[in-house]
Amino acid sequence: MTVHIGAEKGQIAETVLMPGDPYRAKWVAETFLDDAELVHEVRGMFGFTGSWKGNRVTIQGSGMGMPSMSIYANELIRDYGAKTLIRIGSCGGMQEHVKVRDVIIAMTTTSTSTPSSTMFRELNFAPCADYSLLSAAVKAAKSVDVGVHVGGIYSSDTFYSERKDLDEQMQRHGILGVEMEAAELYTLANRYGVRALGIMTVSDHLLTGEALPSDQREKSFGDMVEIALNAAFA
Ligand SMILES: O=P(O)(O)O[C@H]1O[C@H](CO)[C@@H](O)[C@H]1O
Ligand SMILES: O=c1cc[nH]c(=O)[nH]1
Repeated sequence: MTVHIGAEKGQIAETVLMPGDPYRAKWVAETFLDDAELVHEVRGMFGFTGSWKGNRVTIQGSGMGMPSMSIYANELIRDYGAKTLIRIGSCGGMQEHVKVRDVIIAMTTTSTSTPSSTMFRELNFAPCADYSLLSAAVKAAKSVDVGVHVGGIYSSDTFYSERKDLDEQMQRHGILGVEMEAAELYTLANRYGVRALGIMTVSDHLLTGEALPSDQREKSFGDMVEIALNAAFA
């Protein structure tokens, strides 16, 4: 057990899917896993372990924002021995060709800061996805009937941004979508030599103002889950 994860060591699988929303974790576990078991619920940030096509997998909520993601990813990697961590999130679309409900597979992620920024000081570290997971996800996405985009995303510290100028710079530079956790997940995976990838469904759009309601963000993003599970065990 750790401070934030109440499971015993053997109850967490080496492969972990991480939605921000703990209720998306519950939906994914109940919808996609066989024999899903709630292995802890410290702070209501559910962790479920079960199997998918005979492969053991844990679904662990990360909470919102990089400080929260950092706590769960650190404990999963350093205390539970997680080797493959895939964020299954929602994000805001930032390009015209990226539509609501499309899926974004994040190759790299840009940020103004992560919990590791103070350590890097003047270094602009470039957090990048694990290539084996990235290429497996791109391949898996071909069997799913959804628009898929592969490229850079923006991991922001704010949901309600006061810096529209930054959003514009991201858009000018081809950034596909904005979310709030992947940069820290990639940075920790890069540091500890494990595999990480972020797969996000577009839940709203910065250019059009469209937005899906919370129940759909919780319970309807199955395409990205299919892609994530197939990539994890490719
Ligand atoms: O839907 P999740 O996975 O939480 O991801 C996105 O949604 C939250 C904001 O609503 C942030 O955590 C952001 O990254
Ligand atoms: O972090 C997020 C998630 C969804 N939509 C946004 O605009 N930002």
